[in-house]
Amino acid sequence: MSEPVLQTIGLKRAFIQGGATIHVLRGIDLTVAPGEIVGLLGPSGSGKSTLLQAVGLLEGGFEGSIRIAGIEVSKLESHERTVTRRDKLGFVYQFHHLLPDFDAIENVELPQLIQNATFADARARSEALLTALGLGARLTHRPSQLSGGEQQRVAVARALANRPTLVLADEPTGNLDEKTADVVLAEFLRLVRGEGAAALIATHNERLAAKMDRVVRLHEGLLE
Ligand SMILES: Nc1ncnc2c1ncn2[C@@H]1O[C@H](COP(=O)(O)OP(=O)(O)OP(=O)(O)O)[C@@H](O)[C@H]1O
Repeated sequence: MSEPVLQTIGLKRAFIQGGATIHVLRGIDLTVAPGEIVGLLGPSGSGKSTLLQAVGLLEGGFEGSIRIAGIEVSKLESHERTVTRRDKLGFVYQFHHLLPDFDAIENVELPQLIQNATFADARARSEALLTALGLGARLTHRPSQLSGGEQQRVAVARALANRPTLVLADEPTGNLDEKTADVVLAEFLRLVRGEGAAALIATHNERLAAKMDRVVRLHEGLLE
């Protein structure tokens, strides 16, 4: 069997608030296989974002083991953690977080240029990704000149720009109306599958989760 792209063992995270300790993650064992798309379901406040932040190497303070593409993350120095995040992971959030002064294609090029791609390669890949998402005629639009659905498509293209092994998405269509959410999610999943990436996608929407390969549910700090 090929190595999982993500494996957590006994992952725990607690927050201290007002003198009380809130145990948000109480021992998460989660494995995602290469190319697998996993829906992370759970009601508001169940810890979906907390789990994605830990796995995305964005937050410390957790206990337990996280392996990304076989690399034990807790043993990494801060710089190696940054490199792992940059090379292996892609992120999509509920709000697009695109750079407002850059147009669509530049927003997708930037992570590639940071990773030392040539300008020509970054441009070609960005154009291909945006075109695959139906934005071939929107390449030089700035985020403010795009609809909400188009902005999220650019964010999806940016997340895939550096060919991540694993895409982490936190309510990626949570800010869109139902119809647009369905279309953007379908395109997102098609692109992730086409690229052969795996994905862990948090949502509280059962209907959207049903489109994924597998669903795991967060309940009282554990996966059901
Ligand atoms: N930095 C923090 N300090 C204290 N408590 C926190 C912190 N971050 C998260 N929490 C608490 O952890 C719990 C889980 O939050 P989290 O944002 O992970 O849930 P979620 O499932 O993603 O919710 P939503 O669907 O509403 O985004 C909540 O009770 C929240 O108040």
